Amino acid sequence: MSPAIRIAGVTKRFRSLQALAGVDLEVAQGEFFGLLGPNGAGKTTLISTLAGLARADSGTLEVMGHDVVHDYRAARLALGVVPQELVFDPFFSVREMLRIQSGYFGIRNNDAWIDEILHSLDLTSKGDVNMRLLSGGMKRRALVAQALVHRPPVIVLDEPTAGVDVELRHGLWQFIRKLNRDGHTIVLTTHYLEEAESLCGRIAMLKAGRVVALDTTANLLQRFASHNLQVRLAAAVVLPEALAAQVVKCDGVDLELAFERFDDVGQLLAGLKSAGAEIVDMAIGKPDLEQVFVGVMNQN
Ligand SMILES: Nc1ncnc2c1ncn2[C@@H]1O[C@H](COP(=O)(O)OP(=O)(O)OP(=O)(O)O)[C@@H](O)[C@H]1O
Repeated sequence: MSPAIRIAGVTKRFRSLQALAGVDLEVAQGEFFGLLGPNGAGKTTLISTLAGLARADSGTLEVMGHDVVHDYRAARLALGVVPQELVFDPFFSVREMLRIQSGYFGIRNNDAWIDEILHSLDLTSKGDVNMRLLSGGMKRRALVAQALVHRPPVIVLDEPTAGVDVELRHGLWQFIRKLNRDGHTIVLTTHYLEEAESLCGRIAMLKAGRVVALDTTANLLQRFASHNLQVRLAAAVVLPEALAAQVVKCDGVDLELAFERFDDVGQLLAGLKSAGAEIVDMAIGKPDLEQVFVGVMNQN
């Protein structure tokens, strides 16, 4: 079985800026994959080369085994892209826009599927409304619908929840989870790391056009993140060296100390007490993807 996406040795330069500096990546069919990275890391550029909107300077990209340059039509048919920018033609209604998009892919009489997508995205009542009259979140959903008109096996979502309210975001994720359960491969870029953590089985982190981390979400959390004890002290104190080494964050009277096993918490508390610290508030933080992200980015 060919991978859903295969990217090998891809580079892309914009004048003096090396946007992609040799990216190798494979996403298996059926995965829910996260592509993370700070602003300007190259995520959108990579997606554009995959969708054939931009040409890589070197390297190869395939969607479902189809080369995006030599077998463009088949590769494009296998891919649905939800773009980051809310780009749409302001003259058409949602349904017209979806019919036109179907036509681009040579699909006629697509209304039954269009109705189904509109229903799933809670857009049925907006089908005949002009695109420019939709709210931002509705436009975003209409663009998700647009990416799905040709029933692509691989769906790439470039920051689909930017500017989307909480309720809508949850609805959107439910829908995308269902698509994944139904067998679609999902690639997601997002700056909401808790979103990536709960949705993605595997994650690649991109920095300055390179993949700097690639693993299952569980492994990344285990490798790079630790639990931490968060305490608020009545007053700042000087900690002994051994304890100070475990401090990962210090903001006046608010401290965060990393630990590996829950058994170690007793020792931390005893250490704080003997340093004369009076604890007024306390919580235990679980390892999260934000910690991993910051760790990976600082390491590279
Ligand atoms: N058409 C272009 N011309 C010149 N430079 C570009 C072009 N497109 C992207 N870049 C540059 O390439 C780099 C990668 O941009 P890209 O949009 O791929 O990053 P990103 O990871 O998607 O960032 P964000 O999280 O902000 O969306 C950036 O420095 C960007 O300014």
